[in-house]
Amino acid sequence: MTHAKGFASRAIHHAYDPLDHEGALTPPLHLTSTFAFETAEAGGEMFAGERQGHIYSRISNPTLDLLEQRIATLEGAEAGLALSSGMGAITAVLWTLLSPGDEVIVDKTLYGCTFSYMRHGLAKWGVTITHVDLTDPENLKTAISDKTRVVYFETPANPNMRLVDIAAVSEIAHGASASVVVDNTYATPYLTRPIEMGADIVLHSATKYLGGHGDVVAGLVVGGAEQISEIRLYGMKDMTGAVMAPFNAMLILRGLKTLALRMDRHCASAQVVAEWLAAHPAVGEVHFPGLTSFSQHALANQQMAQPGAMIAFELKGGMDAGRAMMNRLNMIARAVSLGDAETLIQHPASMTHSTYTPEERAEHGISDGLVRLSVGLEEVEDILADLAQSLDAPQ
Ligand SMILES: C/C=C(/N=C/c1c(COP(=O)(O)O)cnc(C)c1O)C(=O)O
Repeated sequence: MTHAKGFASRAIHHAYDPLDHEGALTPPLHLTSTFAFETAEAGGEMFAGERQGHIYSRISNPTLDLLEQRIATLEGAEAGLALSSGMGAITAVLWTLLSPGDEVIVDKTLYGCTFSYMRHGLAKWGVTITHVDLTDPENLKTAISDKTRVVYFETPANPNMRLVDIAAVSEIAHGASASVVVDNTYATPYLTRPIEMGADIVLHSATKYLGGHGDVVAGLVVGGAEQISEIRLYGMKDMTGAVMAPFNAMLILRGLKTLALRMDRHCASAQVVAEWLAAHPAVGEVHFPGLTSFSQHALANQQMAQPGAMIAFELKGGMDAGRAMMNRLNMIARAVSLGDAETLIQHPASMTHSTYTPEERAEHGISDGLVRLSVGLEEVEDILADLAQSLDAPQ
């Protein structure tokens, strides 16, 4: 549909014409695990890669195919791949790109299970994990070597909101023939498109904003067509088996239709909440890209269309005060994950980032008192009212 040019229009229409499917406006759900071959020879040609077509749903599926084309266009990439979870996406990519003896340079601060996979998974198989503070690209210049195959980071990073200059890091990485892999879960392609800034591979926990309704665990990868095919046939099909179910693809396709609408609402509310928290006497530092007090505010303005809807903050009373505040909330849910319609709050040190030792958390800028807030789609007045009563209650 050539008229679908804008981000929201492509999220709704790209790569699907109802008239090709008996007028069905909503794309069909292909709940099939396997596909019949016209002839035995045709089946053999498909296995040999000499003929296009679906063989088995652990390799490809028409419902997933549409989702992969949609996320690729939204990220400005050639191709996409749907997987069963964000960790499925991360592991399929890195098992494909890395071999024993290689080095991956990762930023300081990664989602807890990503950190654990790197340090206790890949490292066991002879890959060197080198943490570098990528907030200063000069550090990468010093650290990168001819053994560096991949430079990996999240921007903003979960949970402390660190940003990485995608263009600057990509230029340095490519100068050393390393690939740049960006986890774009926090920003989404609506706010940041890392491929357009030089990254090679972008991946998502689609569980979060892309699904947007807290009802599916899923992962997505985008990049060059050849590289995505290799990740599909090696990293996903064989090394992980981390396949997305067609029903989940349908849920993510539905989520994408309102991604633009939801991110506008999430971001508008988060700006109000962040400014409110920053002005509250019980609250210490607030980490939010949209605050002028945020150390990387200039980079946020340069790299993000809007500041996103994740906020990390400290209470002046430390972890105990943070836990007490969380326990007094009524509407805001004490729950991990993020990007849902519901506002969610959690304590990284004891929850999503408990995979780090206390020393590792200190080294990676995850304080014991840090609280993470995913600002949802409720009226912002209700979000503020819940926070106010939890913070203003007698300590
Ligand atoms: C409970 C899960 C949380 N996060 C997950 C996550 C994943 C992994 O994504 P799956 O959970 O495997 O879809 C990958 N990349 C990022 C930046 C993430 O935040 C959480 O933080 O609350």
